[in-house]
Amino acid sequence: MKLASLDQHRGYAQDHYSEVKQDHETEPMEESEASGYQVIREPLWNKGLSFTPEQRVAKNLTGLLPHAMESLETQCARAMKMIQSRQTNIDKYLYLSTVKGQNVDLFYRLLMDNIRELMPLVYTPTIGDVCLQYSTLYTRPEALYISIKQRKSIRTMLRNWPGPEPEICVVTDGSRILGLGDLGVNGVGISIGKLALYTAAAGIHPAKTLPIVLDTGTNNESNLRDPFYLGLRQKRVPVDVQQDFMDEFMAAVKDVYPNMVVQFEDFDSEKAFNYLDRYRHNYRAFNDDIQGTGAVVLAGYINAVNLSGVPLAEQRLVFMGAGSAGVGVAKQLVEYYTRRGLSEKEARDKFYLVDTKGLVTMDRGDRLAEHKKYFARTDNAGHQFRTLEEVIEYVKPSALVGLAATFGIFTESIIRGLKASVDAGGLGRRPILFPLSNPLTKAECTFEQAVQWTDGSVVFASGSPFSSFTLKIGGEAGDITYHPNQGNNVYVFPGLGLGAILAKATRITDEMVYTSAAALAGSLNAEEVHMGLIYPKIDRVREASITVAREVMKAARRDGVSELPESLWVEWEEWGDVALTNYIKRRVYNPTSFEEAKGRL
Ligand SMILES: NC(=O)C1=CN([C@@H]2O[C@H](COP(=O)(O)OP(=O)(O)OC[C@H]3O[C@@H](n4cnc5c(N)ncnc54)[C@H](O)[C@@H]3O)[C@@H](O)[C@H]2O)C=CC1
Ligand SMILES: CC(=O)C(=O)O
Ligand SMILES: [Mg+2]
Repeated sequence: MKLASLDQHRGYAQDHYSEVKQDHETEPMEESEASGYQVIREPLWNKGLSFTPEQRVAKNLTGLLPHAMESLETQCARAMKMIQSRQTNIDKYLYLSTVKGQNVDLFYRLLMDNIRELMPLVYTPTIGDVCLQYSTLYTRPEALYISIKQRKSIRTMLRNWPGPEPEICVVTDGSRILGLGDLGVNGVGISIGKLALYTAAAGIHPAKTLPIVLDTGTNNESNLRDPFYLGLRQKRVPVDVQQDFMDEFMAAVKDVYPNMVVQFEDFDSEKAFNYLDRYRHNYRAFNDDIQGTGAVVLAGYINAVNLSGVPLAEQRLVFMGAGSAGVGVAKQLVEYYTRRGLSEKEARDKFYLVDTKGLVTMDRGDRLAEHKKYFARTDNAGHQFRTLEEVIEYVKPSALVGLAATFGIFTESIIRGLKASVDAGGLGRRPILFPLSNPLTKAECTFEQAVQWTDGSVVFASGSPFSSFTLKIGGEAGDITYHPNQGNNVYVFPGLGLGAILAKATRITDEMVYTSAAALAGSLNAEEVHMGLIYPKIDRVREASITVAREVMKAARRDGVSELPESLWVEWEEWGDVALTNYIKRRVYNPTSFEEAKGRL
């Protein structure tokens, strides 16, 4: 088909969406009724080569599968071999996506058992490349795609989602995907990736997760020119129009899936703050970039301060980037300081936020976005600090946080300036350096640079994963290997969501978010402490998520938003954390083939 006619065809499809009404009287088929290829072709039912001989007979699968019966472990080993044979990360992603589309248990066993190697494929950094090319890579739908042209049919579309009632959705409008800007409907990859981690890192059942993209157009010219672009081919609608659409969407969610937790993801900063304020009091909703990131960075900061040798009271923090993540993180840290006895003003004064125009001050002369005003400095005596170098020189910070989505912005002179200001405070002090922007192409500096330019003294966390770095010293001193941390909200949102779901929380309160940070900070094991880490190793993310979920549940109870029966809380208060942890563990998804569970394979 020529591209022009392909375009015409697209337009035709879009215009026929308005006011679609469908009836949902036909019940979907139950797994127990399915037979033959129906079973194999449904990824949630397919057990691949793990079907036992008895199951193969009972489900009319004989002859439809090779003779071999294999454990999930063997099937994972085969899949890993295939992944490792692929040359590019996108190809590896596509292979994994095929596995997910055929055998959900296999996909999640694979991801859970190889999280260090595979998380960077289903999540940042590779998911960034996938989103950039989503419309070209597209082979099958994996989400709900709700365009503003379909606003009258939102309830119908939500009901069209197959399977049981979802417990959690991740919704984006694609307007700020990672640090890659407005990707329009292509940003759906981030909703899909985050939900894969809800399952792998917290055990929420994959059938109960719902990725959503709200398509309100895009201002990304290359998307609009791309003949394969899958979204609405129009500029983004004005903010007030999207606001109405969002109100309709949230109301529809409440009608159709009243118990579902809603995670707002990667909305541009103005919408991110607005929607959080607007919906958090009446919906089970939170914003991952503001609150999830706030909590994860607070957790890392608590542990980093201990390693840094600079007392909490003496810390001064410079943030490069004053968007949803920068302001969200700074506010979470302010809460930490106030809980530690500082007044709100004393706490706020520790933070210096920098954006494209320099240090954010009240008298800078530009119209400050609403979310920046809280941190706008007034102590600059009329002087404006336009560059990060000037700010470092002025503030002499102990910590530098990057949430500016700009690669390499932490230059050698910036990092050496940070180190010098920390060194001036006394021997053995260590600078805290968090280049948190995603994906790797947006990281403010690399781990190797951070180590080299601080002579190894840095306490480091980055948004996307870096490898360990070995400094070749030679001679008797030997080589030194440094281990980075990944400061990514993946350590928080799965446990926060799981805790909210299991507590049946009617809202996600500040106390629940704060508690998730405290729980994560306290979840390091002895080996991680010994290695000087500030987050658990990524291989232990699921264990950490269970701890976070447990503490979030308790926080929901403290705040009076848990709808769980009182008798359960009484029982847990009597039996303690072990009983609550066991309750959580019994409820999480953990794919094992039937025969493995029975110990026959
Ligand atoms: N590690 C993690 O878990 C998370 C990382 N992020 C990352 O943080 C970054 C920012 O996200 P948001 O705050 O939501 O974006 P945003 O677009 O709301 O904010 C970006 C901020 O950076 C500033 N900025 C941009 N270029 C700059 C430059 N050259 N110099 C100084 N300031 C500059 C902008 O003025 C703005 O204040 C993204 O790369 C995102 O991937 C976001 C959430 C979680
Ligand atoms: C990790 C994440 O949420 C972001 O980069 O936007
Ligand atoms: Mg995000």
